[in-house]
Amino acid sequence: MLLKSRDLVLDLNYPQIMGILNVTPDSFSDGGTHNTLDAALRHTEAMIAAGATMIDIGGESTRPGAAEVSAAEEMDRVVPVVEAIARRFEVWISVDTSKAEVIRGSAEAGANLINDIRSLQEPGALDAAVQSGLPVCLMHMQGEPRTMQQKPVYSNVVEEVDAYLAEQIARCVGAGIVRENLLIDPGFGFGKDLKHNYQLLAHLARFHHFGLPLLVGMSRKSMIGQLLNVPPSQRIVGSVACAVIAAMQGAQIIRVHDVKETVEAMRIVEATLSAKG
Ligand SMILES: Nc1nc2[nH]c(SCC(=O)O)nc2c(=O)[nH]1
Repeated sequence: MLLKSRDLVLDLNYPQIMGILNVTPDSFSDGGTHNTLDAALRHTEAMIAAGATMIDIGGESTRPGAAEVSAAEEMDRVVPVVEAIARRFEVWISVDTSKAEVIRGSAEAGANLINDIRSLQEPGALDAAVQSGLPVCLMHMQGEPRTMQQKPVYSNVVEEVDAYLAEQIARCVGAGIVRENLLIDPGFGFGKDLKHNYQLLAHLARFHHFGLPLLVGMSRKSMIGQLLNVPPSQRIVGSVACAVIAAMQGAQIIRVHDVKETVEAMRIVEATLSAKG
């Protein structure tokens, strides 16, 4: 399976690592240390050197309780970074946004992928995505970041996430997005409790029936913290374990903070999967 965007091609027969670049002042894991352009470029360079083939730029923290960000503010944080990375590096630039203006501005600035945790539900977002012609990652979330973790309830989380993704795929194809340009993501931690997250991880291979690239993001999340009782900076081993479990089930893109460690683990996964014949 290959994914194309502009002049870049991603070989999804091997797990690809998407490095997280938070450009928010309150980002939970790196404490907003990358909120200057130079720092963002240095971090990007380091993640590429460590083996990341995609960089996910996020200008709005989605931590429960995080402050709302205006479109103008998110544009100011994200678009200059997209431009600077597009000019300097040959890497897939993913933008983690829900806002139509940021989708448009990022596409104009050279982004390769739209990564929207709200699956293009915000006003104008679907239209902006269609017009950009860029690949789009659709992700399941129950509720909104502000309230999603208060009381997540499902009769069957795997079935309900699957049905939601089917709905969103149909909605995007109906609006004119080429189906081959869609990626799907079960949305770990977005309106899920510990049990829900591990049910999704245990049954992850089930989502391959869509025939679309599967992107997962578990890096340093509370599904690890609640088991190990450690702060985000001490969740690398747990994050790598989650990445290995996902990649062994065929997840094609793994969104992580700790690129070097995860890339090394993917080498072990690749050796094992290719030995399956
Ligand atoms: N596609 C996708 N995008 C994301 N953006 C975030 S932000 C929260 C955090 O990194 O803890 N998580 C995800 C994820 O799981 N999937």
